[in-house]
Amino acid sequence: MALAVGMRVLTRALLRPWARGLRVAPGRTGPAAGGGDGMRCFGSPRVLVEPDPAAGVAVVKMRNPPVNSLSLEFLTELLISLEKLENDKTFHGIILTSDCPGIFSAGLDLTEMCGRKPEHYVEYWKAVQETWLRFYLSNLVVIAAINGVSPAGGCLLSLTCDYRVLANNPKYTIGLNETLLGIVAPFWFKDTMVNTIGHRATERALQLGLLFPPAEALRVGVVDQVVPEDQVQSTARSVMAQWLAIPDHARQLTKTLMRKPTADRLLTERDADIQTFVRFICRDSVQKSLHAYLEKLKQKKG
Ligand SMILES: CC/C=C\C/C=C\CCC/C=C/CC(=O)SCCNC(=O)CCNC(=O)[C@H](O)C(C)(C)COP(=O)(O)OP(=O)(O)OC[C@H]1O[C@@H](n2cnc3c(N)ncnc32)[C@H](O)[C@@H]1OP(=O)(O)O
Repeated sequence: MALAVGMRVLTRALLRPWARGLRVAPGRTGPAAGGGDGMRCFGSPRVLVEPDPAAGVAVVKMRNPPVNSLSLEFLTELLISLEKLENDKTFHGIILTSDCPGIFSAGLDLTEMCGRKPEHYVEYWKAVQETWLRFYLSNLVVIAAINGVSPAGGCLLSLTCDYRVLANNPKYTIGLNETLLGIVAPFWFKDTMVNTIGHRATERALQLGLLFPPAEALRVGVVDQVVPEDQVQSTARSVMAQWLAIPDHARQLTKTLMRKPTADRLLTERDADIQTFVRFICRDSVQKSLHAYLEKLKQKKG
């Protein structure tokens, strides 16, 4: 039932004008294309997929410049790429990384949550929920190669992965900083963080909107490994090999066992969660905070 709802959201998204023609955008043969067996890079305008069929792995590169903000279009393209890889028996694992220098993802796209109509907020929030559910419950091994800053929704996306490797650069902070924007991380953001670093550490991190630099992120457990910047991709590959050495069915069932109760909570409260989001985001005070935050970002330059 829940899956059917998810499929409807995805199908509706695919029917949108901007989503047409996204299914395959054939490109150059990937550098990681498994010894020239002819499998090409594919993807969409904002998501580049570099397949390595010999290894059973695809590198999914987010490229929604300037900051990989998670807009509706971008989320839809990510979902399409994920679905395509999941439906292709060649692939057992994905490395999720960024093609935007210094930025993994700036999180949810603030312009999707500012000055829009309630119907838009409904559509956007459904896509955010769907992305979280799909990545969190993916049967594939998903490893985040975090090569840039990763606030809020960017951090959440990495928390859906099975393992996080972060580049050791003090600028590459990671965390759920929603309170700094005057907004609140929904319960499933919070649950995902609690499952990763525990209740007390989450309570502190979320209330204070902490963005952890690499050493702190490792200490608290937001990431699993911190490595020199030029070793992020190779480390993600070695870790992937380790995870893929485990019998797939046993690993997948264990993942489901661990994650299903958290996902079920959102699945059973999905509509209520949308209503909560829309009510919250439509408040004058919240809109003012978001506008002010966006303005601050823009003024930073000038
Ligand atoms: C009871 C309540 C229950 C429920 C509540 C329900 C829901 C509410 C919760 C919703 C959850 C939200 C989670 C989020 O993800 S919110 C987004 C949080 N993101 C951030 O705080 C990051 C903001 N960005 C930055 O800090 C910097 O941009 C960054 C460090 C990423 C990069 O810095 P850099 O100097 O390289 O670039 P900038 O010049 O700052 O930015 C370039 C342009 O990009 C625009 N920008 C940046 N971030 C975003 C974004 N998240 N969305 C949209 N646009 C973004 C920025 O404004 C610049 O634009 P221009 O000036 O070039 O037009």
